[in-house]
Amino acid sequence: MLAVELKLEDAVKGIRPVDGEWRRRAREHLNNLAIPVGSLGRLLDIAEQLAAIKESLKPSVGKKVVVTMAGDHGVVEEGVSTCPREVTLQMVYNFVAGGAGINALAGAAGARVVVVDMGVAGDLKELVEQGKILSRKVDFGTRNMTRGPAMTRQQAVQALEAGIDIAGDLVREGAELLGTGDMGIGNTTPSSAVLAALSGLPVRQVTGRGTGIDDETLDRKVRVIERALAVNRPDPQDPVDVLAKVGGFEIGGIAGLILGAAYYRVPVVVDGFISTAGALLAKHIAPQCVDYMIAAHRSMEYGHRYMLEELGLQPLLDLNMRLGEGTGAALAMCIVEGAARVIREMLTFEEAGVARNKSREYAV
Ligand SMILES: Cc1cc2ncn([C@H]3O[C@H](COP(=O)(O)O)[C@@H](O)[C@H]3O)c2cc1C
Ligand SMILES: O=C(O)c1cccnc1
Repeated sequence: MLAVELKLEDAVKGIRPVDGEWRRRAREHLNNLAIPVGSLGRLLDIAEQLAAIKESLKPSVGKKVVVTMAGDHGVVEEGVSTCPREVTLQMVYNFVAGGAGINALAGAAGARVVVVDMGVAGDLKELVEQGKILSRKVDFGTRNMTRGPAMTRQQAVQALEAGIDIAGDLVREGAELLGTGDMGIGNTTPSSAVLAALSGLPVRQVTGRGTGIDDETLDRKVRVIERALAVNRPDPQDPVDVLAKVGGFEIGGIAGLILGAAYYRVPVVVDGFISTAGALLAKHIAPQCVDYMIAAHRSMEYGHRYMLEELGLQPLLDLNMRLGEGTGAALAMCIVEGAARVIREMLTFEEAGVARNKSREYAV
């Protein structure tokens, strides 16, 4: 196992909220751009956030990396997905071949894709040795959470610290904008379980069709999650307990990546349902890390809206997407790039020699 550089508790202690004074300075600058005030809408909010995170009026997000975390789930044996478990491993090969959705959309955003084996139930040594993926394998898939905890508490911490560690490595290599992604057949089941455990919302309300299950399978999925919660009784006050009992290795890795992004003061674009389950865990571990998050899109997976509400985040896109892999994050990076260019490149009224008008910000 690779040495972990930063312990979870030290990372949590080191996460600072984004500086309000920098927010104010950025907003003042944005309000002076030669446009009707506020007319670039939410791009200005993102620009303000980027400037405050980077403590600069010229924030750069040129170097973008989407981290796609892969892991398998013992609960798949309960029949909660349309797909067999093997598809997780097969999709990792597809990522490496460049033929997946994330490859296409990361290409469009100019982002690098880093694939991490967090706990795939298969041998990926060959790809690791060839340097095509990273390995932070915690185990060969989680246990079936209807029979006991999905993983031990120690494994949950290991998954979180792996994510923090990867964020650190990427930032040291120059990454300026991180994105989260997931691959793991069955992983909408633990994601709904994490949301239900942390929010107290009824399981039925937060459980959706994942890859496209039928009504009968959806009913079973709800019962499976209810059983997992009843058997394990995760403590909503203890997010690491929730991750251990009803989470997944890639979900822990994603939560860790987000905590790491906040620790290293880099913005992180959060993808869809599974990634946002990770984000919710990260928030419960270190509330300030929300300042560093940008919600990419609203997934079609029904419960996603509740996760975004719990985080207080408004997604950038709403395109009926429900793939995961980091696809929504990659696409949203194009918008974040636009926001960065607005604050970096545009001139103020004074600089451009444009007469100031009397417009004011308004909402309809
Ligand atoms: C070919 C294929 C590629 C995928 N890429 C992402 N997912 C997405 O679907 C899975 C979650 O849905 P469920 O909980 O219903 O299994 C995850 O792997 C997620 O990343 C895929 C699913 C499939 C089948
Ligand atoms: O929103 C997602 O990320 C998602 C939804 C369904 C299936 N896989 C991923």
